[in-house]
Amino acid sequence: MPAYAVVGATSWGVTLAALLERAGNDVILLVRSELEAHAVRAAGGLERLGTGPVLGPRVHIHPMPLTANHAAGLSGALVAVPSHAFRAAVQAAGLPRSLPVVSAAKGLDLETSSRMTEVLHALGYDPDRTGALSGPNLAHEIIRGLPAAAVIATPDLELGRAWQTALSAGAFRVYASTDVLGVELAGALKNVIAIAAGAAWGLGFGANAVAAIMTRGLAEMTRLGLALGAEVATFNGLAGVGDLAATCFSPLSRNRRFGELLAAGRTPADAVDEIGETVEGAHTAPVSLRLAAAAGVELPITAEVAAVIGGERTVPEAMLRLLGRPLAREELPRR
Ligand SMILES: NC(=O)C1=CN([C@@H]2O[C@H](COP(=O)(O)OP(=O)(O)OC[C@H]3O[C@@H](n4cnc5c(N)ncnc54)[C@H](OP(=O)(O)O)[C@@H]3O)[C@@H](O)[C@H]2O)C=CC1
Ligand SMILES: O=C(CO)COP(=O)(O)O
Repeated sequence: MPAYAVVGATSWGVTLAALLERAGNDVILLVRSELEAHAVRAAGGLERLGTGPVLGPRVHIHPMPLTANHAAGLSGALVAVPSHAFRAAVQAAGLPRSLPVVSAAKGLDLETSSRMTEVLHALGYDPDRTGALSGPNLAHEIIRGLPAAAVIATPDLELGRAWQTALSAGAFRVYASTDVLGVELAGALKNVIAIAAGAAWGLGFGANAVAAIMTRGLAEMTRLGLALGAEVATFNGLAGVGDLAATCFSPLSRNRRFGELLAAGRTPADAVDEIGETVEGAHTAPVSLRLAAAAGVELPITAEVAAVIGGERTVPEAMLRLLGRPLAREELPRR
């Protein structure tokens, strides 16, 4: 039987471990401590997912690092911790450098502006064997068996096909791509646009306003992606428009909720505390602005989200600035 490792007993990590098991694999779920291992074993998953036990007997829960014994039989590993904890988690996990490793995180490194696969490369993992998983994938829906599709990007399509088989089970359907940069970037950038959409919902705006933010948000995500070498098709796919739609419309999205709380007048710190889980877009907004400045690309919505998070203006002020921008021709990036 194939065996895979999952790094991180997060909502997404536990969900991915359950999917791998449902698809017929053995799984090693690597957690931070013996205490955490005990809690995840006792709950059969995570209590905050609210499902009851979801992990079966083929998911083996162990504290990091991976033992040589376990490492020997692995076909690959998925890393499912938030981007701010990604580097430390990979270092602690002790995954063999030759192992195919896929990032399931949707964020950028705050210090270096790197994508998570670039963090993996910097840690010595083989660029030909690293990849990214993304798409409209709210863990709370997937863990309940609701249908969903994802995209896994690897430089080598053969490797991508192996990952597709490993993860696709029941109502979870995985597509393959070779645009690692685009899939990763789209997954990170859409969180910032979802914060803006949440702010619009929070101000009592309607679906028209949210659809406008999504469409212009997709245009700026694509503009940056193309400037950095991504493929336009990726932004029209599951990792782009697909995930943008799920995140901007679903009340389950933490990024959307963060935007709603900002619109209600909470400080960013209070909003994160109230949500109590990962809000990747709050870190990604300033990092994507840095990437955009270096690439000579304008990101008006992202800039306003970053300004609100930075305490430079309120949500209503930011919305007024967006509405007051010079009238322009509708430019949709293509190449
Ligand atoms: N949840 C979802 O629906 C989906 C999430 N993702 C992505 O997956 C990544 C993880 O998100 P998600 O699963 O929601 O995370 P959770 O919100 O479930 O977990 C976040 C918590 O993980 C903690 N953490 C840090 N390092 C580790 C670690 N090594 N193991 C376990 N927990 C750790 C952090 O705690 P501390 O305060 O200690 O740092 C943080 O509070 C993010 O990049 C997210 O964008 C992708 C698709 C779907
Ligand atoms: O990435 C996600 C859905 O695809 C999860 O979104 P949130 O992090 O906003 O909850």
